[in-house]
Amino acid sequence: MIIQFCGLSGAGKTTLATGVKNQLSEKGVRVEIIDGDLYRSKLGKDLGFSKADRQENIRRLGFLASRFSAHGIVSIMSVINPYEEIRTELVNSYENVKTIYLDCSLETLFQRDTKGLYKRTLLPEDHPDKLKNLTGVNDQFDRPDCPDLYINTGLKTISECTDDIAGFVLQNLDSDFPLRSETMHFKGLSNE
Ligand SMILES: Nc1ncnc2c1ncn2[C@@H]1O[C@H](COP(=O)(O)OS(=O)(=O)O)[C@@H](OP(=O)(O)O)[C@H]1O
Ligand SMILES: Nc1ncnc2c1ncn2[C@@H]1O[C@H](COP(=O)(O)OP(=O)(O)O)[C@@H](O)[C@H]1O
Repeated sequence: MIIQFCGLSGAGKTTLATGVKNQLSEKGVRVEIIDGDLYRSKLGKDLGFSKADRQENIRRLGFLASRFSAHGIVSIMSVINPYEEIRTELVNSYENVKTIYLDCSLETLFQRDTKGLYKRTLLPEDHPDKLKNLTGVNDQFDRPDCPDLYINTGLKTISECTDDIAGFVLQNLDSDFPLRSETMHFKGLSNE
């Protein structure tokens, strides 16, 4: 299974991907988090934040996710993933791709601003640190029309969001999904 997150910077992608991975690992489900920040620094050093580069980034990470997924590893793409067109392309290219939209109001994101990116959009046009293409503020973000799961991280706690996503993954795993212990099978969890 491939979980493609989409959501603005600070919406909670890294936090929730990590929580979900921990929760699912306890149930024997193997998870790989394909985090935009990390994988860009390893596999996407040539890519910036133009539309073409963001599209290429998601295509590369989608392919990688499909390889993990083919080997029984739930791949969580923890990326902004701003374009409906590319999200749909992934859904049509690979098996069992689910889109999870992590929504959060800009007001809350400006308050969180853990990386200081949002305040840089408020600088004067000619300031050297001015950020002119932050997704959702002054760069394109297509809100998904009908995601498989919608979560508003400004209205729910981290724990509630983590439970919702982990529950969604478990519900959507194939009944013969391979668990880490060779003797365990997903069907075996159904009597919980
Ligand atoms: N202009 C601009 N817009 C958005 N994000 C920016 C930008 N510049 C740098 N960053 C940092 O890059 C991280 C997002 O990378 P992604 O690979 O997820 O982006 S994308 O899906 O290709 O659009 C993003 O990480 P998160 O904050 O975890 O979302 C930012 O730290
Ligand atoms: N419901 C929530 N879900 C996820 N993160 C939350 C939530 N509420 C508050 N936060 C906080 O918001 C921030 C999200 O940061 P991060 O996970 O790095 O986002 P992203 O990876 O989308 O940039 C963290 O400081 C986290 O503690």
